[in-house]
Amino acid sequence: MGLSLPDPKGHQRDVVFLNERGHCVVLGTAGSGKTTMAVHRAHYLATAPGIGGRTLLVTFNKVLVTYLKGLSIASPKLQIETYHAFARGYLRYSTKAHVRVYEPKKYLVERALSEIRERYPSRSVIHRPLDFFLDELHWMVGHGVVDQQTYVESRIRRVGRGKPLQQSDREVVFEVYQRYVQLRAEAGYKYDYDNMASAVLDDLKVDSTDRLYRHVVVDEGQDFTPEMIRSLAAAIPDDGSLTFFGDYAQQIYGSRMSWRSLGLRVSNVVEFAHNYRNSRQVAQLAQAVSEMPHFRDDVDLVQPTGSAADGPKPTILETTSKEEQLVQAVRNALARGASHQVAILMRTRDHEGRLKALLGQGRVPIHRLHRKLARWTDGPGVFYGTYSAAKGFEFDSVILPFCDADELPKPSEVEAHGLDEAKAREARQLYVAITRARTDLIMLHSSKLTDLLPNEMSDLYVRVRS
Ligand SMILES: Nc1ncnc2c1ncn2[C@@H]1O[C@H](COP(=O)(O)OP(=O)(O)OP(=O)(O)O)[C@@H](O)[C@H]1O
Repeated sequence: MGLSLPDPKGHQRDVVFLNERGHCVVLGTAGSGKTTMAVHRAHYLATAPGIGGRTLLVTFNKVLVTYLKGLSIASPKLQIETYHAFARGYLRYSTKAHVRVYEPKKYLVERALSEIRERYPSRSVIHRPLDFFLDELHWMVGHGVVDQQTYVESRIRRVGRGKPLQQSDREVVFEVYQRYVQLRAEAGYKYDYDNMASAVLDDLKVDSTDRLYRHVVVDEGQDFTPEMIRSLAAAIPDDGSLTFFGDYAQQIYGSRMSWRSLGLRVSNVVEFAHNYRNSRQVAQLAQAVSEMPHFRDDVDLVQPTGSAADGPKPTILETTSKEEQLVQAVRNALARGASHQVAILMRTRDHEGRLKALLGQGRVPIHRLHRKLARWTDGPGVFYGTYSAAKGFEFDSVILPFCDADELPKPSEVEAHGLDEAKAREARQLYVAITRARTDLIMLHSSKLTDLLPNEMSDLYVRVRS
């Protein structure tokens, strides 16, 4: 095919050269080649004689777009972009107007919340943290559930979140939503990043002009809301195709959902079960993390069947303080970074500044993983950033500081969603981080180890003290 990527094998071939019409869902475990095959598939759909048509390869992660654009897959018929770039572009076309997106949503939700709090000071739900409301609004809008009756009567089932919200609580949440929408309109904005998808969908439903794309390929599909996928499905003509690649074990944005709620007309679901990336030891630890009781729910997880070659067991390194964790992480990273790709990944951005200072300006190339990264490099070096910024990537070595119980699950998630739900969400974050490692994985802590990792008796890692 002429792409500098591994050739498809087994089920991968079925997907890449699959029917060029209709909807297809591909679920794959971490490292099973979803991104690689998404690229192959998009390239095939854009260039194959007879069926080739304009194709959109869309993903959630901006850094991943930078990486994909750096692959030698250029074709005039292939467009690679984030969902929001697509949505903005389409809305500009459909409304013939400049599209302004309201970014600091949380400030207006906070304002709406404080006003509604004054109205219902005795209702306990209104005193839940801002993150809870942001998440609830993201779910509502992302599912297209924005009419009061459907939301309040809870007509759409929600995955996760142990105990459902009571109807009377939903009424209050809905008022916060309504007030937020009002405040946003008063500020002069029609869109935020959550409601753009529904706006695209609404416009496409009445748009009888020729579709720009004939084929859409979605990578990291588990992070797209149902409304985003529905709008992409509406963006292709009847004889076009939509191919969805996802892994629900890696769903890290917002609450969990299943591809079944996406409204696709899917005749076959393909599963990729072979892990081509992680060593057997890394894959075994990731698998154990995904089998812990808090991880389980009823979204579709693919059981991995095999993994890459053997490697060392993951290491858990205990240090004397959090500061020392960073020092050790940097020391290990710099030692390997001259000849390998090493990533230091953290749950939050809080420590990035400190890490940068410690990494210094030596001979080892240092790259911060973030949405404005201009160019992807395949060379050795140290990469650092959040778990979510590293989504879709892989490194020879991965170092995870702050695997302490008071850092993971993130305390603000526990406050917003309760311990059980926070553990379910945060375990997915950790799963993503662990599965970025090809062979070496070091996790650090200086107080009690996080409960999101299997206990010591599991024999899945070695413990070292500094
Ligand atoms: N058929 C194949 N033969 C050899 N290597 C492969 C094959 N398919 C994928 N790989 C390799 O496996 C690794 C993981 O692939 P890729 O990143 O596409 O997986 P993924 O399913 O998108 O992973 P994740 O969801 O964890 O980000 C890459 O190094 C890729 O080159």
